[in-house]
Amino acid sequence: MERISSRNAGQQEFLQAVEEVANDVLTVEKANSAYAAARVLERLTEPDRLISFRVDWEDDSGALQVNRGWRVQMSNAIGPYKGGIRFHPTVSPSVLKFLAFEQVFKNALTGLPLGGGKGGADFDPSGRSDSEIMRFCHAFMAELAHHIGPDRDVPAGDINVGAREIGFLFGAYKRHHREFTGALTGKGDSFGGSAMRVEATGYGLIYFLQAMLAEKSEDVAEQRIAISGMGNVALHAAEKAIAEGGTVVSLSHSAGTILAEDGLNAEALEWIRTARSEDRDVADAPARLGLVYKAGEKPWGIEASVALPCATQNELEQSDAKAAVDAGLRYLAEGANMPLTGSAVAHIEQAGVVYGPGKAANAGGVAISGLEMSQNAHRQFSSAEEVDTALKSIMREIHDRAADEGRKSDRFNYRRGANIAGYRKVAEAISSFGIV
Ligand SMILES: NC(=O)C1=CN([C@@H]2O[C@H](COP(=O)(O)OP(=O)(O)OC[C@H]3O[C@@H](n4cnc5c(N)ncnc54)[C@H](O)[C@@H]3O)[C@@H](O)[C@H]2O)C=CC1
Ligand SMILES: O=C(O)CCC(=O)C(=O)O
Repeated sequence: MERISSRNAGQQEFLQAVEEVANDVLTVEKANSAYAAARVLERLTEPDRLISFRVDWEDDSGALQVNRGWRVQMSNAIGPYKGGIRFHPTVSPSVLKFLAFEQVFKNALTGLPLGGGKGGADFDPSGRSDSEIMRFCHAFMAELAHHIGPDRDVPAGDINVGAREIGFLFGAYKRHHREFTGALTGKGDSFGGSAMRVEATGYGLIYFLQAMLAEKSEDVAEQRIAISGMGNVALHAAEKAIAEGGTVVSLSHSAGTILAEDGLNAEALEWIRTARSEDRDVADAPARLGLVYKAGEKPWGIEASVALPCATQNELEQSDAKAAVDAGLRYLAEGANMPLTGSAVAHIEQAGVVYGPGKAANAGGVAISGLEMSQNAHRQFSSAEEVDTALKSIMREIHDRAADEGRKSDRFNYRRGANIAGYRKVAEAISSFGIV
């Protein structure tokens, strides 16, 4: 870690992600002479390549704007680089390297042939018109298109990159390469997208939660569930949890939390979804729907047995973990990537909360992206029912892989199990290649 820290000085998010994995897998690496000789973990902390580029675009007033774009191609040991694109002012090499590093293990856990990568730009889309978003996406892809392709690197969406942005990005990719290939996932269903990709991360999170609960003979319908975030993952997790009879008591955004003491119903969820899609303020969430908006607050103090952080990295700190445990928390599954700080993870684990780490619990999205790649390669389309059945079975398999490996420790835990199961698959491949 000392060597890795000095080589990546100041990259706090990346070092946090590496340390969390290293604590669990180093003993496995040391115990296997082939993995140790191949120095697998150390090599996985050095991206195959980090591509950085300038994005010039014109805003609606005709002024030139300049942003930075990146793609981190972390490892293609078991398949093409795969992972989303994020547009947010906080995007940096550290954030993208942590996300790409996590993605390597997550993608291996799905059982599909997917390597790991992540990309994005420090572009802030809030308040930008559709035309500005289109011009930015086209300018971003003018550079990225040189580096991606269906067998090379297949990006998808992430924070602030949804169906609209993927459409713009795919249009630019297709024009650049003069061919129609599935070099992006999360596409619209009229141009090669998979059914259920939009829902997959949130629904998959609830399927993973169901598997965690089943281990203790419990059910979603008995749970009060606090969710953070109000985007793709959070809204679909809420929708599926409600459909399974759970009581969803919150959603949030960076400015505050919507509380629903008696549980969100379908009408309240629809109100929130519509307000978000129309860019309306959710602070005036109507009391007639049982909603109360708390400016500046996070959802973790409300009485809940399950927490599903679905917003962003390090959103749940040690003080939040303490508040959640004091309010009755017994299960936590991560919809977002690394939403807990290291000390928050330590607190909930010490308190005996069953903890489902993101690289297992939120892998449903990338898994269905993997199925979208297969559908594109075969020029086929699977129905929503077929994809949902596949998603359920993949989430069950991910759960079982993490649980089986986690049971080998003195104290059962999914975090260790997920890290080791993902690592083993990638290590096996890397140690077969020789020094390349
Ligand atoms: N979209 C996908 O398929 C997948 C997404 N993820 C992760 O899930 C998380 C959410 O992603 P999406 O829902 O796709 O993005 P999104 O852009 O649809 O939604 C992000 C949500 O997080 C909220 N948010 C952002 N920063 C926040 C902060 N500092 N505090 C509180 N709320 C904040 C935003 O208000 C928004 O509601 C991210 O960590 C992403 O990496 C993980 C796996 C797949
Ligand atoms: O579907 C994909 O490739 C993106 C998934 C992703 O970015 C993630 O799992 O965090």
